[in-house]
Amino acid sequence: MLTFKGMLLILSALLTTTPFLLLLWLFIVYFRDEKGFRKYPTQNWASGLTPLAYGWECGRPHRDIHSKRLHEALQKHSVIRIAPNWLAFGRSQAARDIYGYTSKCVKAAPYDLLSDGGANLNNISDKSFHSSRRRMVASSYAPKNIQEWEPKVAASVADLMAQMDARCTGRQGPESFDAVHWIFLFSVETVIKIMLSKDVFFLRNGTDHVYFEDAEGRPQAVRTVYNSHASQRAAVTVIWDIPRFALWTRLTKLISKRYSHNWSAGPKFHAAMEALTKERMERHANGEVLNDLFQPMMEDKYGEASVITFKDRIAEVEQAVGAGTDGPAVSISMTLYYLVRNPHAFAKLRQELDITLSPEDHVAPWQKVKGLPYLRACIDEAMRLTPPVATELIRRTPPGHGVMIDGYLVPPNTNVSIAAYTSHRDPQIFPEPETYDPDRWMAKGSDSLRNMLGVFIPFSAGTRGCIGRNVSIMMQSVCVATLVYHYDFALPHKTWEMEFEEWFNLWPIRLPLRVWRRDSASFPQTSVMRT
Ligand code: HEM
Repeated sequence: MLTFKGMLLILSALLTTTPFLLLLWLFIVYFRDEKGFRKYPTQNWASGLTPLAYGWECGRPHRDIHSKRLHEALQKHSVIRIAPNWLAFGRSQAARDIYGYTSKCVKAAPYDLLSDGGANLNNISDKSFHSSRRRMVASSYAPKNIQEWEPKVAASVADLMAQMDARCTGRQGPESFDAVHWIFLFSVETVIKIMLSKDVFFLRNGTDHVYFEDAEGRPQAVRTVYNSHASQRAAVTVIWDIPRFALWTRLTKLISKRYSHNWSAGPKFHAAMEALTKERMERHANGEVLNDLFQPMMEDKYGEASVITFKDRIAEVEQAVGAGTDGPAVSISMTLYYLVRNPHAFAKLRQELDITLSPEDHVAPWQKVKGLPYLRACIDEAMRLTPPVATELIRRTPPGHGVMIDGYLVPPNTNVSIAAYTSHRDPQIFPEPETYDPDRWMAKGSDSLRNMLGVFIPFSAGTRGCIGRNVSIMMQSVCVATLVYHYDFALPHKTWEMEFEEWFNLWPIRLPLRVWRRDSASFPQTSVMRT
């Protein structure tokens, strides 16, 4: 019969030997080196032992974002092992090989973990399931539909302008307009309108609260962007260690108040998205015919009910309102930032807009601005330098045979990636890569432009490229054109630098600006005469 003392002895022996045995096991795997990866330099001393080494790099406090740090390391080595079974590439050719249409690579296991809460376009890794879901919704994202969403975008741009007008201080006043805060509200409110035909009035209220009743009928107020971001902060450090993800979640919740707070944000965001999804479905059931991105998830164009679960519908809404909001918000904020820092580019864009718009265009019409080359160049150049999804998007080589990536034969079932941050800084393709130079995009039809487009991956690429790209370009173009046409801006001081936070996505922290309405005498004479 085992005594209490005996049990304590066994327990303490287990507690002391388990970490040792685990470490021993990791070292055995490391030295057995089945795939021959020990020849590659590692990101840090633990990268060859555990995928948590990459999570650590994503989560540890540092003056520079993790994509920049890895990019700098990749200047010295063209491949770096960032986890036991994960190679990060440093030359832009890898972008075509990993993400291009002909690539055999598929989304890797962390996506499957995410799909546990509901399968959406982004987290489905199975090819045929993904194709059928993409077919279900593709038509609503198609370029021909973009015009349909314009009034929703224009209404939000007008509300953004109202908030800017209320904060106009002139050249000498204080920086009273935090563009990051307001542009995030613009982006999330617009995406919710386009996705669900619902106006959440974030811009008018000045906050990202969604109000709804929970299952017990209690009123709830949940912050959308805040909770979506907090849940990213928790997950990105531990999601890479798939078999022990649940264990790390529990442990981090237990030992850290910050983690515990961030883990609780995911369910809050989910509850808000569930409430919005339910409300949208009820409106459909009550016979309202709504034109939005959600409609194909209710019925197809022949009126046949769509085959998709409630859980998956919520997951699709979460993808659009979470990640789909960050992209346009970051891109618009960064375009504005680079333009204000580069008066020459600002003036050149203003000139292009002056030829196209007139002062009575309170909000720039999409029809007028969609073909403007310099506007698009300014936006693309901002996404090149600061891609909203800057990081390593993890893919897996197929089972059975290896794949050539940038001249390296990579064994089957290996995780591979190249960050947009790195691909967009290849000096062979983008001379002076750290310079904001929209003109580099203006050489239409040239080989250099073709080469740039081949490795320009802010929206990823191939069959898993962003489906919201067209919607987003419209939001970005209309918003940037309107702001640059009607307002002038100044940074706190000439050398003011943007600071960032990066987890899965990359977010500028704040952009405090002085804002004032453009002097009416500065509008071109012909436009003024038209008013
Ligand atoms: C500047 C704006 C945007 C950027 C930079 C961006 C970026 C991306 C990237 C990099 C991916 C691939 C993610 C991965 O492989 O893990 C992606 C996928 C996706 N994005 Fe976007 N996105 C933007 C706007 C939007 C918007 C506005 C929506 C929806 C309203 C959206 C919906 C989606 C969806 C559903 C996917 C998954 C596509 C698939 O796998 O079939 N995105 N996006």
